[in-house]
Amino acid sequence: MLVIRPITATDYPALMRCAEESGHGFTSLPVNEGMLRNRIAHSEESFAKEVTEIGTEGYLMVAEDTDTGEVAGTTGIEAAIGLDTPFYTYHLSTVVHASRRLDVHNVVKLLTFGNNYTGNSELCTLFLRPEWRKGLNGRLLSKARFLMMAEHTHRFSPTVIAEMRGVSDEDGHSPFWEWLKEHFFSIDFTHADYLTGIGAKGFIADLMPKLPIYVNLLSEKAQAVIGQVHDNTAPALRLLEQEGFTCRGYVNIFDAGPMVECEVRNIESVRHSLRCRVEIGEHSSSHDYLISNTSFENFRATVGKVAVDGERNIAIISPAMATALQLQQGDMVRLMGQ
Ligand SMILES: CC(C)(COP(=O)(O)OP(=O)(O)OC[C@H]1O[C@@H](n2cnc3c(N)ncnc32)[C@H](O)[C@@H]1OP(=O)(O)O)[C@@H](O)C(=O)NCCC(=O)NCCSC(=O)CCC(=O)O
Repeated sequence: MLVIRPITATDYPALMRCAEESGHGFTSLPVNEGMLRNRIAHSEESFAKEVTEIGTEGYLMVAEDTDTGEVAGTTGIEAAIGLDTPFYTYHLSTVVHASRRLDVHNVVKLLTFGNNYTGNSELCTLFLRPEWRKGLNGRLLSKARFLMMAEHTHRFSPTVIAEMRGVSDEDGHSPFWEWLKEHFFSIDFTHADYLTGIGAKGFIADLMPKLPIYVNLLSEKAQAVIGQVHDNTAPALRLLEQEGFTCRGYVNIFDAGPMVECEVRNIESVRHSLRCRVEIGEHSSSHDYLISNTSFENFRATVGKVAVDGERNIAIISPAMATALQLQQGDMVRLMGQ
């Protein structure tokens, strides 16, 4: 059974493996021991912390195969972005340059630099190792976070965003970055992405074009990838779109990948999740549910067969699932039909 749980220090080798496998452009998993160890330690502190005001907490989780102990992937949430280091975006907007006298009407797009997502929560670091990309595993990894947010609302901002990986090739060349690099920087995309991942973002403020950019002045290749995702990230975007996330014109400043957002209360899995009391026993239900316990520090989530009696608010789960989710008879769970 694949179970989502908070990351611990002993997961460092597995996290490094995910970082190595995730490849170029996966900013939040740089191949850097110090950075990954810090991220684990920060997550452990965040899970243990009593929160009265949302701050810089970062919650990182892993999916563990309970049969083998193998880590299949990672999934995370930042409680509030842009508080310690600025969180930059470009916003794609429309302006019209028109002259009735000359009968000219040009609709042009503009990219405007800003920090509009400051303070929002962010979904991040969604990575499932390729051999695990089957069945409901990807869904579990992405959506378990919504059960957590539904249950522990005070730890998250009312709006949550996700920064989707944009287009880059196997060698890490991003058409959008190539244009920026030519005109404003002289370092490679992979290096810039790495510096961002390790928090060394000062160069952005120093070098990034801050005045609005007319999109029609960019190279055609750069224009073509604005708001587009990397092929490997299409499933991640699809999972969020199913939950009601949309792009409102914000894109990543390096690879122009789309940012998507949703109010937490409007996320499908938040709106439709049920809270039930647990009965442990055998059952013959063939319905799959995404299900979590209601603990924060010892958060556990999985996907599997559950028998739900909606009228009595009872969820019957197998003893194996109860063990995996650290549940006793009579405990509460949160669950969502799949
Ligand atoms: C994202 C995951 C974890 C998803 O796992 P799986 O690939 O097993 O997912 P899946 O269940 O097969 O697919 C999920 C949904 O996407 C659909 N789908 C599959 N391939 C698609 C494609 N090419 N275009 C559009 N939709 C596609 C499936 O039909 C399914 O929708 P139906 O249910 O309708 O059938 C994985 O692909 C992965 O690790 N990708 C590489 C890492 C990555 O790029 N991560 C995102 C980085 S961006 C980030 O981390 C922020 C976002 C976030 O944290 O959520």
